[in-house]
Amino acid sequence: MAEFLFERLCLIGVGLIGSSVARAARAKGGIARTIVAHTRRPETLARVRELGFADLVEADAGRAVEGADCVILCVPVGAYAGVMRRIAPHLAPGCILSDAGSTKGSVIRDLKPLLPAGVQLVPAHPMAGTEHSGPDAGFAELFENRYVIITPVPGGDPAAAERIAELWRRLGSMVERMDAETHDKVVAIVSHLPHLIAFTICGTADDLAEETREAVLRFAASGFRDFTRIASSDVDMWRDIFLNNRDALLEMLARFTEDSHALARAVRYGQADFIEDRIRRGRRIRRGLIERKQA
Ligand SMILES: NC(=O)C1=CN([C@@H]2O[C@H](COP(=O)(O)OP(=O)(O)OC[C@H]3O[C@@H](n4cnc5c(N)ncnc54)[C@H](O)[C@@H]3O)[C@@H](O)[C@H]2O)C=CC1
Ligand SMILES: O=C(O)C(=O)Cc1ccc(O)cc1
Repeated sequence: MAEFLFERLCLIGVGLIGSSVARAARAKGGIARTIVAHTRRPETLARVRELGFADLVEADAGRAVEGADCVILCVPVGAYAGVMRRIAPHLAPGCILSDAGSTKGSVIRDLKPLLPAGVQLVPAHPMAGTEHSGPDAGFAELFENRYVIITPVPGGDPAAAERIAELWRRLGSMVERMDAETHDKVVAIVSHLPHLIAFTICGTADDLAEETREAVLRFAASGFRDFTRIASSDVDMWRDIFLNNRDALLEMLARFTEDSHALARAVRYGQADFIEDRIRRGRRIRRGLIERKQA
C-alpha cells in the first residue's frame, strides 16, 4: 500500500472547511505527503502561514494546483467557475478534482465543461460545519462521525470516486453516494430551508423591535437564540447557496409555506388535536436524531 493516499493535496480556499480538512489530514496522518493551501487575500495568506496547517501557502491559484494529484475546492459555490478558469490549464493529468460545496447540481454545471482531459471530477459535500468561517474557525475533529455525500458524475472513473470516499473515511466521516439532483433536494430541506427560515425570523423580529421601539431582542428566549446562531452564518457562502440551489429551495419553501398555513388555520379555528399532532411529530423527530446520535 502507498505510504500516502495522495502525494500532493491542494486546498483552494482554507476557511472553516479547507482548514479543517488540512488540520484533520495532518492529525490523522498517511493522507497527504504535502498539503498546499491557496488563499487570495494577503491577510489570509499571512494568517494561514502563521497557523501552520499547510506545508505550502500559495497566492496564485494556478501555481497552487501544479503537480497536485488531488485538488479540493473549498470556496463559496458562486466562485467555482472563476476559480476553475484560473486552475484548469494547470491541473495535471491524473489529478482528481473534488470539492466541499453545499450544492451539487450547480457544481457539476460549472466545473464539468471546463474539465481538462485526464482530470477526474468527484463532487463531495461534508454534512458538517458551524456558523463560523475563516481559517481560525477550523478544527481537526469537524468531520468525525459526520456524513459526507459524494455525487459521482455520469461517466466518471469509479476508482477516483473511491479515492475521495477513502479520503473522507480517513478524516473520520461516513460516506454516502447520491445523484446530484437528490442531494440538492435533501439538503434544501435539512439545511438550506432552515437557514432561510432563520435569516427571515431574525429580520422579522428586528423589524418588530423597530416598530414597537421595544427591545424585543433583549428578551429573546432560547428558541429564538437557536435561530440567531444559524442566522449568524457567512454572507457570501449563503448567498451563493441560495442562488445555486434555487429550484430545490423554492420547492421546499412552497411545501413549508403550505404546511405552515395548515397550522395557522388550526390555530385560528382552535383545532387542538391538529396542533398537538404537529408538536408530537417534532418531538418524535428530535428523539430519533438523539437515538442516532445526530443531535
Ligand atoms: N460552513 C459550513 O458549515 C459548510 C460549508 N460548506 C461549503 O464549503 C465551502 C467553503 O465554506 P467555508 O469553509 O465554510 O467558508 P469560509 O468563508 O470559512 O472560507 C471560504 C474561503 O474561500 C475564500 N474565497 C472566496 N472566494 C474565493 C475565490 N474566488 N478564490 C479564492 N478563494 C476564495 C474566502 O476568502 C475564504 O477564505 C462552501 O462552498 C460551503 O458551501 C460545506 C459544508 C459545511
Ligand atoms: O452550523 C450549522 O447548523 C450548519 O448547518 C452547518 C452546515 C452548513 C452548510 C452545509 O452545507 C452543511 C453544514
